[in-house]
Amino acid sequence: MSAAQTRPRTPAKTALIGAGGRMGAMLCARAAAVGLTVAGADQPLAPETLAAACADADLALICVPAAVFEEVVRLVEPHLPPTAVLADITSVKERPLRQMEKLWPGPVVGTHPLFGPRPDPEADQPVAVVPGHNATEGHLAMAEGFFSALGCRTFRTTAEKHDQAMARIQNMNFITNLAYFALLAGQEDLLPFLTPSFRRRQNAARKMLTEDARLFSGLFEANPHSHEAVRQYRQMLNLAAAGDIDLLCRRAQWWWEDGAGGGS
Ligand SMILES: O=C(O)C(=O)C[C@]1(C(=O)O)C=C[C@@H](O)C=C1
Repeated sequence: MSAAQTRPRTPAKTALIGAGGRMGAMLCARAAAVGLTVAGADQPLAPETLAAACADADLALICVPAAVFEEVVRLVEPHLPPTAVLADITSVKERPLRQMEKLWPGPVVGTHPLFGPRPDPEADQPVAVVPGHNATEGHLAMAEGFFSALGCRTFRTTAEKHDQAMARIQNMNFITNLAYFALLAGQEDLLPFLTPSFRRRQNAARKMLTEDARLFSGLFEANPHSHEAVRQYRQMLNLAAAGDIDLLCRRAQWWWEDGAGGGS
């Protein structure tokens, strides 16, 4: 936390929309477990349901997929008290922030918990926090307070920096696995040759390319920086094709140097 940042402030009441979804249910349960007042709402988002959830809320957290995000904000917004902070947890930040700012004249804050619905309770649980329009220090501190109360670590960034980072961390992680396993798919002649290191990579990629493939494809499409990240990766492949493997190895070592990439 920088000197200019206010201490996290716990919201008096949080309306959590999408409480039946995997992330929404996890956040609701954890918030209730630490004594926060949370009113969850899920489909069908009838006016009465939303009115009850949003009454007196000082924070509304939208936890719904990007595909229905704008439609849900339209339904929620008329029920919010005028001073409520409207926030989201979407894995991209530029587009949802624009959508919230278009529909809600009050304070807007974007967040992205950088973990899934079943995080290791012992692990660091970082949450990116992005100031949107009309968000004062106090409003940001409230969104941060929600996540701090759950034991998460918050840090601030901008929507553009966030999406540029996620294009490389999340989307390229997916795309490089996808391209590699798509390339080798159906080549039965390879099966007798599989090695332990190949199997380690195959195991590491399994969840991402099977049960989570639609999630990651959606994140790739929703991020305006995905294609640029693919072009940068292609430059690395060009170096490999030209035989500059030592150069690539030296660069890659950064991740395992002391005090650098934080890898183990
Ligand atoms: O927990 C998982 O398995 C996840 O895939 C979570 C994961 C990721 O690791 O990329 C996926 C989407 C969210 O934006 C944040 C984290």
